[in-house]
Amino acid sequence: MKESILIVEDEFIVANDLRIMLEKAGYKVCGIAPSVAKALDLIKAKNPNWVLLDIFLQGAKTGIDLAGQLREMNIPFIYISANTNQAILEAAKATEPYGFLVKPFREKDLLVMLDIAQYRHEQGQKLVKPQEISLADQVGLIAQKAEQRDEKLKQVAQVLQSFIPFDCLAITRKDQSFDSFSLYLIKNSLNIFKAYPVSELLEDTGISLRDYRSAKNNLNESGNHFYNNFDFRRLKMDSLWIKALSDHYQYQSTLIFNVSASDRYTYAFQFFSKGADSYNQLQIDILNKNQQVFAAIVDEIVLKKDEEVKVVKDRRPITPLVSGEAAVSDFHGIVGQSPLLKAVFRKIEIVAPDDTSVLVLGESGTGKERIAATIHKLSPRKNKPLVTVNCAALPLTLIESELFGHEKGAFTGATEKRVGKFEQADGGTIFLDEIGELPLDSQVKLLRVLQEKEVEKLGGNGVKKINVRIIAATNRNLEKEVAEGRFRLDLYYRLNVFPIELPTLRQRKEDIPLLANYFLQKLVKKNQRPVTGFSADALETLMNYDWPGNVRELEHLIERSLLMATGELIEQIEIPVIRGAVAGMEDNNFRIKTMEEMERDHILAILTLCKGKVFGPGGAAELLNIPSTTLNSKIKKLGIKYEFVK
Ligand SMILES: Nc1ncnc2c1ncn2[C@@H]1O[C@H](COP(=O)(O)OP(=O)(O)OP(=O)(O)O)[C@@H](O)[C@H]1O
Repeated sequence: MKESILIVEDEFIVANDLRIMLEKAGYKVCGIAPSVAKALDLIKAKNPNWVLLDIFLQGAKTGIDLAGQLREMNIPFIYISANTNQAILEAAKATEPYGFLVKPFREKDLLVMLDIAQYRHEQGQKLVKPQEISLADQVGLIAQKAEQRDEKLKQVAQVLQSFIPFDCLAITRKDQSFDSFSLYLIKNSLNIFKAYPVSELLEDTGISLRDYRSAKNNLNESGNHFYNNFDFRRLKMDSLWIKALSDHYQYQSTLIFNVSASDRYTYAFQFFSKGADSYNQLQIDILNKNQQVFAAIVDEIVLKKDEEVKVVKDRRPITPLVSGEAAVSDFHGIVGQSPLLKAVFRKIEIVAPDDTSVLVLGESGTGKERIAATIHKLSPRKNKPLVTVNCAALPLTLIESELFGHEKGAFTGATEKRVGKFEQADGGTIFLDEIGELPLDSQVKLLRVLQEKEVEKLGGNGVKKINVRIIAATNRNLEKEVAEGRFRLDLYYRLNVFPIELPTLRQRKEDIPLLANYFLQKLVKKNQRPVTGFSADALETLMNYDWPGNVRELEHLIERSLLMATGELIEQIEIPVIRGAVAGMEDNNFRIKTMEEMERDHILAILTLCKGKVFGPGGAAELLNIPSTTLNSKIKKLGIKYEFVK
């Protein structure tokens, strides 16, 4: 007999179908509860091994409320819900479920999801949970940094993004005077937040001070509220300011959350999103549970004046290199000492010795491939191959033959037998880079390989057992991909057993001097150049830049700066400015473009700038900070032809 399962579901027909499917597969269903209260009674009486949990139930409490209690009782659970709205997914994800099944589902989906959940649960029991850096810790670390207030608030916005979706965050002190604090953190097309005082936005949107003040009175309503769809459109009719701002930046929903600070004022945190339906009551509940973190943002960052921030300006050049000096210290090839990166090192140490699947998440150029290599190096599989597959660069028609291999004559053009990547990696590790780019059809096949641990060659008759550890990486928001139907939820849960989230370089600017020196040492050795370090001005330039391309961009910039250096120190850093090419949020002739159009236009602009050069120094791939193979596949996918590049 398999384990016992409690079904928490208020629709009787769905619950009954579930019961039949589970019992047929050998599970014991120990009860059906339509509400949280009834579920708690049944848990006490029957002590289930698993709970299948719907989100919206009878009564005021939701499945997400019950999830918190299940975690405390250490009972694993899987959501079953009709909703894959991203906001709900994010609220549900915060409760760390073992899976998420979307209604309507097939019997097979349910059983696969239960298998995946069991695998995740077993792996989770084996691994000591790494100490996550909590939201409160992250805010605390940012508050302590010797940086300007606006810079810290930009970093706070970055951190809050994994907590609640938004494209703009306004922090406003609720009083009547215009001089009170109000700052807008607006995300641009490169996913980087910029801080704007209201005065600047008034100019951009053509709104008068008077209209802005009257709109602020709207904000003065008490309580926390969210406005989606029609409610948001009505809010816009009531407030010229909200209308002007939202029309300018295409915001379509908002959530207002109030916090009392130590100066006795209330501060409104107003989130805006380009999605029409981004906010819900669950998020307000979660925000309420984190009142103290938001109060700390105000007390420890907003209310600290910049004069109080001690910025030590040392005019001497930094750590000049002495020939033969030991290399910058690192963690198995990963350079950096910021608390956020140290948390990543801890996770690597925990997971490397095991066979657990790892999902490395982070923007392009943050070092995901390097992390994968380090995990392999520290694992018992280190003497076996590490095979890297860039899923974005695989030609659509050849994906399966590349991954699983083919027999001679399996299809037209298959003149030789091919050993697939999985077979090549047998005994070792396979690194599936840019997994978010894998087409849905191939996702199904990949899931089967992960479940069955065997591959079937195209044109072959028979399967081969394989023993491969999976590390996958993506710079996409996979939950969003799932919510929008581009990524399979079951595969997401199978891969997301042990996620490692890499911080962006702008979140850990304290690592910039170390990294800059590390790259300089490497290049000086290679090129035999007599350059010994950076001038203080050059270092300041590096520290003040936002690094949309992260560590890869820094590496390339140091390489270019070294080429241009004439003396002993790198005195000048030329930060790239691509005029007109960065998808024009500031552009007055702004029109709504799809993401694909934006991507196409941006790539075209860069290709034009590089005179059509894709590979190598000064090529488009370098400027865009993505591997040239990825750029090439995007060029093909977006139908960019050479003639378009003028
Ligand atoms: N912490 C680090 N220490 C030293 N080098 C690093 C570090 N992080 C990244 N790098 C270097 O920066 C470059 C980009 O890193 P990597 O290719 O691992 O990024 P990525 O996140 O996989 O990028 P993409 O998503 O575009 O594939 C590489 O040359 C890598 O060696």
